[in-house]
Amino acid sequence: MANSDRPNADISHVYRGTFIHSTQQTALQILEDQLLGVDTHGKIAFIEKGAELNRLSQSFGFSPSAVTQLAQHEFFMPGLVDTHIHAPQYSYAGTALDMPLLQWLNAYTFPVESRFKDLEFARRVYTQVVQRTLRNGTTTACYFATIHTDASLLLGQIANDFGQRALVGKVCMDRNNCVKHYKETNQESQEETCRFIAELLNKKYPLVRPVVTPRFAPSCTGALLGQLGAIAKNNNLHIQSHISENAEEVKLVKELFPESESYTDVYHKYNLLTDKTVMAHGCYLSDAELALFRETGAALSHCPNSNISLCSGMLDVRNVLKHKVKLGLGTDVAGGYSASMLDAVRRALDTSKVLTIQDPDYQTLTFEEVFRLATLGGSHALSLDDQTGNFEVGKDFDALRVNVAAADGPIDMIQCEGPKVILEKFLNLGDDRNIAEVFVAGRKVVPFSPSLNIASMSVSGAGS
Ligand SMILES: O=c1[nH]c(=O)c2nc[nH]c2[nH]1
Ligand SMILES: [Zn+2]
Repeated sequence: MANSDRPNADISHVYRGTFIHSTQQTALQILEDQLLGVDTHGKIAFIEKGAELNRLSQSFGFSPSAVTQLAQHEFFMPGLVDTHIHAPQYSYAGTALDMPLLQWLNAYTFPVESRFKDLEFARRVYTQVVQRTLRNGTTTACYFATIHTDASLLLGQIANDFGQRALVGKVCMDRNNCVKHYKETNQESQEETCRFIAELLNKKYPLVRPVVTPRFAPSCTGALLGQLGAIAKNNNLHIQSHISENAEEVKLVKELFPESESYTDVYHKYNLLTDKTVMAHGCYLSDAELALFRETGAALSHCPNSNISLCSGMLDVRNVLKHKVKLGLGTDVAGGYSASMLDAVRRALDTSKVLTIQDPDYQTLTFEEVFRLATLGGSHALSLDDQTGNFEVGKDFDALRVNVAAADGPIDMIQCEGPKVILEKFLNLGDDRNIAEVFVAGRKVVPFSPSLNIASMSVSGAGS
């Protein structure tokens, strides 16, 4: 190796076995008998054929005997990226799925979210949601919190403590006619957003960032949307919100913002569509609106469990991809009842099949395409694809060590299968019992470190 190719960091771990990931060119790349080295900064230093062991060990200075060999039914895949999840709503996940969106928000969501003023309640729920999502392989999560700044900061702290990569948003809403005590004044929303951003950035958590979070157009005045657009721009921050989820909501936005050409135009007008924006849902976007997403670089988060559970609609993913709009998957807990991204993968495939039932010419998504949406697609949608999403040299090692044949797991391996079949079985049948280890930026975050003192964190709120 030439001097200029020499690594500039020491190797901390080397793994040998099957690696499965996506690239821009191919939805599924299966790399068998590979060596992947992780440096002391948690970055991928090399990924090369196993036959190169001697050369790699010499040039990177590690001992071949220190290589961790995966077992026959094991493989590594990139960590799952949840591009849209409401952390406080985890407290009622799996219930309250009997109403459409606007009624559901008033009956269940706003009353529950208003309880997050209570920091002990927030600590309990936020610890549980971070633990649950990590165990299910979510290495990156884009979270909505609530309007409460201190509880939102606590969510950032808990994600950092457990080692999850996270975008965290303090929710902004200065309009709420139904649950009157769950809203802010315009001034509070602006000031508290600025405090949230400043305090979270000041913590210097390596993997946790603030995201500007207008709840959705019906919860915000035009004045607030404009102020949030300016705050995001001045601080070069991510933005998240909801768009075109349900027909009644789209109609309401037309009434509230009569001067705008479309729902997308409302956000565009207030500078909320940027290449660091992710909008959940988009079931009813027109082609012209998708073109505006493409032009601005804004992304969509497809949340199929939520779309079905709240009877909202079905996203035509094929059309979104045709418009070259960045797209990831989201659980949208608790409109979506499952916090697992494996469920999001299955529901995305189901939804695509329903569209094919309705129109046999519709080109159903393949499991390979949905695998890409759940990993590289999500990282791209969150503009984090320079850091995570696949196993490219220089990216952080965010990975799941999957064992399809885990003892007492949900999958019976009847015969010896190749890696593509093993991946398909895991995506369709697997759960957290198959996820032996989870890594974020090279750090093993599952199983949880005993130093996290988890029992006391979730019961009485220790572990500041
Ligand atoms: O699925 C959703 N969950 C929410 O909490 C929400 N708020 C506005 N729009 C929303 N959609
Ligand atoms: Zn949502």
